Amino acid sequence: MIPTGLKFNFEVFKIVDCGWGLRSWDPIRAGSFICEYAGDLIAEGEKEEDDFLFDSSRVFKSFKWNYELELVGEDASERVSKNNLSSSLVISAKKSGNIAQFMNHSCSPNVFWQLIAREQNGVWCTYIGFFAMKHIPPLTELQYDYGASRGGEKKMCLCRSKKCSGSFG
Ligand SMILES: C[S@@+](CC[C@H](N)C(=O)[O-])C[C@H]1O[C@@H](n2cnc3c(N)ncnc32)[C@H](O)[C@@H]1O
Repeated sequence: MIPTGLKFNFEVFKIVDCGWGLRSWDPIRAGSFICEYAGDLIAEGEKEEDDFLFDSSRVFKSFKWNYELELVGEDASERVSKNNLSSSLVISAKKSGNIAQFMNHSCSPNVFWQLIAREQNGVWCTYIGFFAMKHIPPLTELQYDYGASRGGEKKMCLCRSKKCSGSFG
């Protein structure tokens, strides 16, 4: 069961060259649920690039936990297919979002996302949930990999990671 309320004291803070970013005043243990990506669900074919678009069909670099999570989440994926739930989501936080919209991209992320399925009043829906990839000390910026769009425009990356590829999107 994934808790949905916010469990940490978050802070939106200003970052040189990157606008706003998100961090927590509390430590976050590896694997902890951080928050969901809130916004408007965008139908296939109505996708327009904006700064606050989350698109699960982008290409994401795999990491150690992908494989482990697939095993742990077998039941969940079965439920997703049995209930005809979408296994791909496009969400825009441009008009209505939550703190997740302030999470910046990093080429060495400390946060990963997973599709989560949840039942509410007998109806199963899918959401995007963010989780800590490792132990995150207080006041560390929370960042995930935005992934690569197929053929979309790239932006210069200012994540300052040693492994920075120079661009994202
Ligand atoms: C979802 S918003 C993140 C919050 C944003 N920084 C703000 O001030 O509202 C995504 C936008 O933030 C900026 N951004 C995020 N990660 C970045 C990075 N690693 N390098 C440069 N700009 C970044 C880009 O303008 C991107 O389109």
